[in-house]
Amino acid sequence: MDTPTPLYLTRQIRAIEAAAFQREPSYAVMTRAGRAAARWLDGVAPGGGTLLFVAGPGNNGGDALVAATMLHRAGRAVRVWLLAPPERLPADASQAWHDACVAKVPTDILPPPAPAAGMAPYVLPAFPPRMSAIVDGLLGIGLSRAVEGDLVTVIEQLNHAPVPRFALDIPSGLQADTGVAQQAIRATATLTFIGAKPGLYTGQGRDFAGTVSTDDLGLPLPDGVTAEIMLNEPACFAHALPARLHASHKGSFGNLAIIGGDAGMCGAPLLGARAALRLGAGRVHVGFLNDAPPAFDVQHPELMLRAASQIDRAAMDAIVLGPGMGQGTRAQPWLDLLNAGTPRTARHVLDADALNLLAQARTPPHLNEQDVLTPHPLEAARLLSGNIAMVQTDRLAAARALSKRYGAVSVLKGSGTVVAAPDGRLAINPTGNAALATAGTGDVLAGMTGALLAQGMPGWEAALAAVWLHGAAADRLVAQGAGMAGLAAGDLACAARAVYRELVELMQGSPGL
Ligand SMILES: NC(=O)C1=CN([C@@H]2O[C@H](COP(=O)(O)OP(=O)(O)OC[C@H]3O[C@@H](n4cnc5c(N)ncnc54)[C@H](O)[C@@H]3O)[C@@H](O)[C@H]2O)[C@@H](O)CC1
Ligand SMILES: [K+]
Repeated sequence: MDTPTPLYLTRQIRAIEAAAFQREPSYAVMTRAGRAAARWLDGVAPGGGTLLFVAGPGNNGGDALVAATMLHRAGRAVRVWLLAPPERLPADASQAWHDACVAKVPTDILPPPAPAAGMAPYVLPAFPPRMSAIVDGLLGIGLSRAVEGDLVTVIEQLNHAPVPRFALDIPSGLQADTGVAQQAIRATATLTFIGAKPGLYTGQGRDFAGTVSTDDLGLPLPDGVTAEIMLNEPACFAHALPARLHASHKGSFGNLAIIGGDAGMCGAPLLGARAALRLGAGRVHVGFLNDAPPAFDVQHPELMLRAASQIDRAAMDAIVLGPGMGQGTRAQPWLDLLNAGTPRTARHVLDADALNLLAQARTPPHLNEQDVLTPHPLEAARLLSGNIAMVQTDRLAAARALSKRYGAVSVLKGSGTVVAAPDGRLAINPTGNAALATAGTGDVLAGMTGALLAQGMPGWEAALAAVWLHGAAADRLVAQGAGMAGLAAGDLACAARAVYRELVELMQGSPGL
C-alpha cells in the first residue's frame, strides 16, 4: 500500500523552492515545472485544436510560457495571451517570455486587468478559432487575497468558454492553504507542482480543481520541512483496521450503543445503528430517549432497541451520542455523564445535538483522544463560539482548534472533510461527493465511527477510516447510477461494507500489512 500523500502549505512550498534555488538557478526549476506541464498537457488536453495559454503577472504565468514554448516546438498549435506588461514580469517569467518570443510562439499582450474594477467591464478578445482547451497560468500560490477588479470578469469569461480548462499549480483564484475562493478558474484538471496543497481538496477546492495530479519536480524535502497535513488514504489507517480471526465471537467485536431518537426522531439512531452493523460491530444497541421506543427494527432485527435509561453504560465499548437526540432534559444527563470524576470505559462519538449541548456546557466534559466529535460547519461554529464564515475561511485551523479545545479527535464535515487530532495531526478526506448532502448521512457516519471504535480502533484511525469509507461508499453508489440526487442515507451502509471488504482483501494481498 502506498504511503499517504502529504499536503503542503504555501510557506512550506516556498521553503522547498528556496532550498532548490540554493542548488540551481530558479529558472531551471521553472523549466522543470514548464516541462512537467507540457508533458501533462500533451496527455490530457484534446488535440486537433489550439491550446490557449493565459499567462498572468507572476511566475505562474512563467510556467505557462515555458510549457507553451515546449509544446509549440513540439508542433502543437498554441497561442499565449499575456495579461501583464512584459517589462513588469518577475525575472523568471520575464526569461520565459523572452524564450517564447525567440521561439516565435504566437502571442498577444492584453491590457493588464486593473486591481479595482474599471468603469467598463473588461472584455477579452475573441477566442482563437478551433480553440480546444484553455491552460490557466494566471495566478498560482502568489495569490494573497480574493481576486478582485477586472480579473474577476476575466476569470468569468474564461469559465464560460465551451472547452476544458487545465490549471497549472492551482486554479487561479483558489487559495492554496484554505480552499477558499470567491471567483476562480473552474478547471477540468489541475497539475500541481512540488507538492499537493490542502486548498485543492477542501472547501471549494474540489469544485474548482477537477482531477488533481502532482509533479514534485524532483525537489527533495529540505531539513525543517515536514508534512503536517495528510490526504486521508487507506495507508493512513489500514494498519489499525480490526482483524477478524477465525476463533472469534460477537463479543470480540465490541458493544456499541447509539443514544438519541427523541420523539419524532427515531430514524436517526437507527440509520447509525444499521451502518454500525455493516461495519462489523459485534452487538449494536439503540437507546431511545422518547417514551415509546420501537420494539424492534423491521429491517434489522439484529439491533437491540430499548429506552436509553435501560442501556448498560458500563458494558459498552463505544457510545454514539446525538443522532435525533434533541436538546431536551432527557439528553443533557448523557453529556453530564462525561464529566470528570464519572468513571467510564466507553469511547464516545458526539454528533448533532450532543455537539450543540457540548457547545452550551458551562464546564466542558472530559474527553480524550479516543473520543470523536463529528460537527458540520454550523455545529463547529457553535463549539468555537464563532460563525460559519470563520470556520469555512480556514477549515484546517477550525478543526485543529476544536481538537485542541475539547481534547478529542474532531471531524469537520463538508466538502473535503478535515480530521484533526489533539496532538496537531491533520488530514483531509478526498472521498465522497455531493450526493452526501442529504439528511441522515451524518447519522450513518457517526454509527460507522462508533462501530470502528467499538472494535478497538484508536480514535484517530477510527475517524479516518469511517470518513474515508463513508465517502468511498457514496462514490461507488454514484458510479453505479444512484444519485447524485436521490441517494438515501440508508443506501450507504451496504456500499460501505463492500468497500471495506475490498480494502481488507487489498491489505491481505499487500506485503507490508
Ligand atoms: N522559479 C520559480 O519562480 C517557480 C515558480 N513556480 C510557479 O510560480 C508560482 C508562484 O509565483 P508568484 O509568486 O510569482 O505568484 P503568482 O504567479 O501566483 O502571482 C503573483 C501575481 O499575482 C498578483 N496577485 C496576488 N494576489 C492577487 C489578487 N488577489 N488579485 C489579483 N492579483 C493578485 C500579484 O500582485 C503578482 O503580480 C507558483 O504557483 C508556480 O506556478 C513554480 O513553478 C516553481 C518554480
Ligand atoms: K493557475
